[in-house]
Amino acid sequence: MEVIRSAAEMQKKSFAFIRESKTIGFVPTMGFFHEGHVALMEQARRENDLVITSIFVNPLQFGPNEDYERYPRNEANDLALAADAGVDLVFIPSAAEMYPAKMLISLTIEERANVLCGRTRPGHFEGVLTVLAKLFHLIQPTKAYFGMKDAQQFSVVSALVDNLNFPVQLIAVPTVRESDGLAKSSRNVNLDEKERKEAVSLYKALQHGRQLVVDGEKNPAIIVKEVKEQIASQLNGKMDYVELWSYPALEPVSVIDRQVILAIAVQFEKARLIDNLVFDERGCIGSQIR
Ligand SMILES: Nc1ncnc2c1ncn2[C@@H]1O[C@H](COP(=O)(O)OP(=O)(O)OP(=O)(O)O)[C@@H](O)[C@H]1O
Ligand SMILES: CC(C)(CO)[C@@H](O)C(=O)[O-]
Ligand code: BAL
Repeated sequence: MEVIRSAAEMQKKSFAFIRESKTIGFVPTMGFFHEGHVALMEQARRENDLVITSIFVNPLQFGPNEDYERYPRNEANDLALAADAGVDLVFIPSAAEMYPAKMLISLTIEERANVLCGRTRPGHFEGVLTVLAKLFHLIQPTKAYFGMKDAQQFSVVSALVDNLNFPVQLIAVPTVRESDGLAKSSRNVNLDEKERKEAVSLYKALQHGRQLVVDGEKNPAIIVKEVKEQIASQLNGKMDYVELWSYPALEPVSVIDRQVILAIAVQFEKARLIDNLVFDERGCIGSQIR
């Protein structure tokens, strides 16, 4: 497995792969790998000639009071896990390599980023879009793999690819969970023992919300209220949001008559966790993501 740290070298390599008619599966990440990342890499391995993953904790997508400095990092372990998953090349640029001293260009998005994490993390999705536009240019992927744990990110990146005609196919991979249901996340290491026990209530509350729909409830306000009550009764972490929107457009719904996302964010002492379920008007888990 090769490691490249220079952007120019990465792009040269990608163009060489394209000239050889190789298909490239790309898994963009911020590192500190767990089974969620590995699931993306393994799917990319099955579906492409070459698999490239990037490790880059992108400063542009962190707000001034967020956890950029505290974000967990472990390059040696990441390289071992990537090699095991069959990755061919890992791109690990520095911030200086990715961004010139003065960035004159950035990307913005009108809709889809004004709700959920976009509302509580102003500038976050602009940072995600800008770094992905750069990474797509450097890596020239045939397919790019994203986890549904970050479902809003998938919706926003879909708009990027559609609106700006990036020649890449986006693949959504289901959320990988711990045995008790907690979504795997690099930030889980920043939970203390008590918080880790409480954190399972995010998924339990989402399941409760979905069950209400299965049982015939179609009023989003009632579902959100019940989910909020369940979360409040089970954890001390600060509830950031519980919201329900259409998916993938992320528009308001007055009655659940189409595919929706029920999503939760909770701020613990040192970690902000998110989770979601995407399901249709009968409560069936989403299969048609784009
Ligand atoms: N549990 C998971 N199941 C499937 N995909 C996941 C999971 N966790 C992360 N991913 C995906 O892996 C890719 C890289 O994510 P990232 O490196 O930010 O990891 P992360 O665990 O989401 O970290 P954090 O939530 O702490 O920011 C993203 O597409 C993300 O959606
Ligand atoms: C897609 C991404 C690698 C962009 O920095 C990041 O937002 C992530 O890890 O989900
Ligand atoms: N996977 C989400 C990236 C972030 O929280 O910045």
